[in-house]
Amino acid sequence: MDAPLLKERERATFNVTELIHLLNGSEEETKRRKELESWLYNNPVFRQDDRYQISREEVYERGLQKTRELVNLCRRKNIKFDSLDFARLNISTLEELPFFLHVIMFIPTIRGQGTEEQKRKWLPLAEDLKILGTYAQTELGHGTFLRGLETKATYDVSSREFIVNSPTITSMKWWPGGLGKTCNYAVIAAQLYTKGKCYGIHMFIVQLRSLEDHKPLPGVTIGDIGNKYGFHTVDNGFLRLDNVRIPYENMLMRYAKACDYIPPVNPKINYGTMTSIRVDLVKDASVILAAASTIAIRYSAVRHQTEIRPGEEPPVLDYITQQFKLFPQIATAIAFHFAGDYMHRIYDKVQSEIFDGHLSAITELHGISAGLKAFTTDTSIAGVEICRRACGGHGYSNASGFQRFYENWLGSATYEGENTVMYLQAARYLFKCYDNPKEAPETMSYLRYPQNKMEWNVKSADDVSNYATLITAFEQRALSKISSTAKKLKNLTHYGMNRNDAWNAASVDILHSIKAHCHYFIVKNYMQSLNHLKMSSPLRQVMTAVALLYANYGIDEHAGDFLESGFMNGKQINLVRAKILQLLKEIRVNAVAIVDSFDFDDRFLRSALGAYDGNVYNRLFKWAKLSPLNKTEVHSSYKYLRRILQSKL
Ligand SMILES: CCCCCCCCCC/C=C\CCCC(=O)SCCNC(=O)CCNC(=O)[C@H](O)C(C)(C)COP(=O)(O)OP(=O)(O)OC[C@H]1O[C@@H](n2cnc3c(N)ncnc32)[C@H](O)[C@@H]1OP(=O)(O)O
Ligand SMILES: Cc1cc2nc3c(=O)[nH]c(=O)nc-3n(C[C@H](O)[C@H](O)[C@H](O)COP(=O)(O)OP(=O)(O)OC[C@H]3O[C@@H](n4cnc5c(N)ncnc54)[C@H](O)[C@@H]3O)c2cc1C
Repeated sequence: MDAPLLKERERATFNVTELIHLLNGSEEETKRRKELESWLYNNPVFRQDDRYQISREEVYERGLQKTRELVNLCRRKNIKFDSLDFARLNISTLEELPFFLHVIMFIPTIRGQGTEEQKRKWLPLAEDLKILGTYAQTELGHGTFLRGLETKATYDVSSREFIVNSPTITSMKWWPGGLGKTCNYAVIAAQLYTKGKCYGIHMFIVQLRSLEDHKPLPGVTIGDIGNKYGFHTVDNGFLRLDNVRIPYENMLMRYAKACDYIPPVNPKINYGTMTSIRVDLVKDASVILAAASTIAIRYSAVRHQTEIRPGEEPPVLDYITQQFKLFPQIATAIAFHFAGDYMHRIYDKVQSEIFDGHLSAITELHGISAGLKAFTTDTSIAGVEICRRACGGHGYSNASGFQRFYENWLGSATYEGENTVMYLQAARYLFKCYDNPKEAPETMSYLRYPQNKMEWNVKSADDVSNYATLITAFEQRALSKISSTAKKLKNLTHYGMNRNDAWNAASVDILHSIKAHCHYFIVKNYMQSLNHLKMSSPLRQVMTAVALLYANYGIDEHAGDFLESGFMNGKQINLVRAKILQLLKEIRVNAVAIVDSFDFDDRFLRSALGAYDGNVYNRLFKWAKLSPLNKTEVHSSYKYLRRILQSKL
């Protein structure tokens, strides 16, 4: 164990194990998670040490080998794909396996939108992996605008079949995970046509490849879309269908019927699978940022560089600027952990209502999940990059561990709903509630009360240590944004602009409003969650400091908003900044212990900089020696180098 990390751990003022159990939910949950991880990490198939020295094809092949291992493990241990245990195993692999979409979207779509008869037929095949499916919705020409999708499913009454067709090149399905080479089925989003009329997007089960030899079926043109930023293990694919016929029974009809068309009670119920992933992404954002913070904090405690006082080369974690970069990332990771818990609670509640036939809450769930998905993924993507940059040159090496998970996570600003579009969807719901405050859900209850101008009664740095005053600050900031934007929308329509054009004209203000609302929700949920949790006073002291840092840092980061709202003045902003410096100092002694409480196994982080023992330099050198270029002392390409050296300029 590197001496600096040992010393850091000895200085901690709280019990790390207590925080590990609190973040896991309980001691039993911690034990279960570690047991599941051990099953994976002790299996050499899940190795990653040569991850950046193999080709895309080898990466994909490894992905299938891991999938086989994971499936065999689940079968041996009787772990179901829709279980929390599987979700934990999946996160522990920390890379999307080729059959990933089968589990997170193909099966859930059938489960959520199939009739009882369709579920009886398809779910056993899918859960036993007799078929492997993906969720094929996005097309070359459309990903966001679902009503603009061009794939057609035309009902042929005479044969009781649907003819599924890609009429144009832009209608080709493009991006679905596992579509290129892995899956032999897909749930296809297509415009339903029956008796010459279009009834909008519905979901259809289509077989793509033979179950005998995996060759594409007649009318199916299919393949991999090529290399991308990340998701290298996943064969995101393209698919063109040339009048492929499928049985009538292959349209998922829990909520709509094709023959003598019966529409769903709420057409957006077809969008339900996407909502479930957006909910998961809020917690994923916490995990990713916690992992990045762990690497950066441990490295910063070991890395000694330059001098504060002559002759003393301190750990870079002693630099206030380094603390100002990294401690807010720890705080954000914990804030998003509690936001993820909230999202899952709300999702489970709405799902049970939907299964009882009450669909009214799906609009609220969409409004909340779309906003938090966008806010937490945007923030965590930026936070990972802050952590990487805080590690200097070695942060730029693949040995740092950052790239492996960052390259997948970058996509979260786009997949499952492009973030700007998601913000605007959430804002649509927010402004509806602003106009009808009595219909506002608990998360927007502050819209119910008359907007009275408030002054922030803050006179000293201690006043910015109060959860209630901080929550009020974020509430007033959001209200100020929302009410001024609502006024702008009203003026635009008052002077003759139609609602849609007015919405577009005000969309930058709308974006600021929904972001301020999301930020308020995260702060409030974070502090209320801590208030409800039982913990020892030493731990509460640490968790309070971290939560106060999250809120005060948020005010400093958006000081203009708080000043513009009239709720705060310049002097109070300076009190907030003084509070931040005081909190950085308070958190410094526990920084390493707090990231230890995220409890990442070294084999999850796979980082020479963030390993638990802090033995950075030996790990970096060992990793460098793995480079293929070092297989020989003189590389085989020397012949070209020699000509360069001998050539005359
Ligand atoms: C450590 C862990 C690391 C793990 C990291 C990796 C994790 C990886 C996970 C996933 C990875 C890859 C998988 C990616 C899969 C995909 O990307 S699948 C495709 C995703 N595509 C989208 O999200 C499309 C986005 N577009 C839309 O959803 C719709 O087009 C949009 C909502 C934007 C508009 O739909 P319209 O039909 O045009 O609706 P509008 O006219 O705008 O009206 C909106 C009304 O509809 C209600 N609505 C919309 N969506 C929903 C919904 N999902 N549920 C309920 N209600 C919805 C909305 O509230 C409006 O209602 P109102 O009219 O106001 O009452
Ligand atoms: C790694 C990865 C995996 C994926 N996996 C799948 C999958 O398994 N299945 C699947 O079906 N799809 C998948 N997708 C596709 C993904 O869902 C879409 O790319 C995503 O929904 C965004 O749609 P788009 O590409 O059409 O972006 P666009 O909507 O074309 O975005 C382009 C720009 O237009 C802006 N814009 C668009 N509409 C509006 C609006 N109304 N108002 C303001 N601005 C707007 C956006 O903000 C953005 O800046 C995946 C994508 C990635 C990157």
